[in-house]
Amino acid sequence: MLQQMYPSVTHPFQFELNKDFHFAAAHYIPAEAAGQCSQMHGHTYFANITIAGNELDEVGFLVNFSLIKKLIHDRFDHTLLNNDSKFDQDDSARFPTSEIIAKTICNLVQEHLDTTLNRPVCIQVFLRETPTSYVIYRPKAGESYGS
Ligand SMILES: Nc1nc2c(c(=O)[nH]1)N=C([C@H](O)[C@H](O)COP(=O)(O)OP(=O)(O)OP(=O)(O)O)CN2
Ligand SMILES: [Zn+2]
Repeated sequence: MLQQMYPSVTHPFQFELNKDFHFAAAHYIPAEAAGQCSQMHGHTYFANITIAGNELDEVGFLVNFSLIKKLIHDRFDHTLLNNDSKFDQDDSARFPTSEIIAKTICNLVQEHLDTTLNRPVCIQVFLRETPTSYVIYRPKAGESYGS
């Protein structure tokens, strides 16, 4: 399980790390236009997080693999995503769609990375919602790392 190749992202960094994990969560898209997805339903989301940087920390890590999983898994696993403060029923820019969940994951990871001394960056989040549907989120270069 969890072994597949992902679209790669071009970047200027010497080190790149990837972490795969999954989490089970329910959601609904609070808009009629979303059709069946406006009804509450669940997925086993599969995520691949890509982090890059030039500097390692005091133990030779870009960042601990397990910490990346913990940050996201502990927050979202076995939850109703609509209840999380990162999402909002009344603002379509914050509905828990695959696109917005991927962006949210990237932002949460980056918030943590910004607290570290070696300051790596999250450059890609691959998020699979169903066996046939996935999204990729990449922050604009200028947003988290040099353009
Ligand atoms: N651009 C997006 N489109 C859809 C999203 C989304 O987040 N972004 N979400 C949904 C639903 O939540 C649904 O869970 C996934 O839909 P879909 O891929 O259509 O699911 P199926 O398993 O039914 O796909 P099939 O390939 O037809 O079996 C919908 N759209
Ligand atoms: Zn769904």
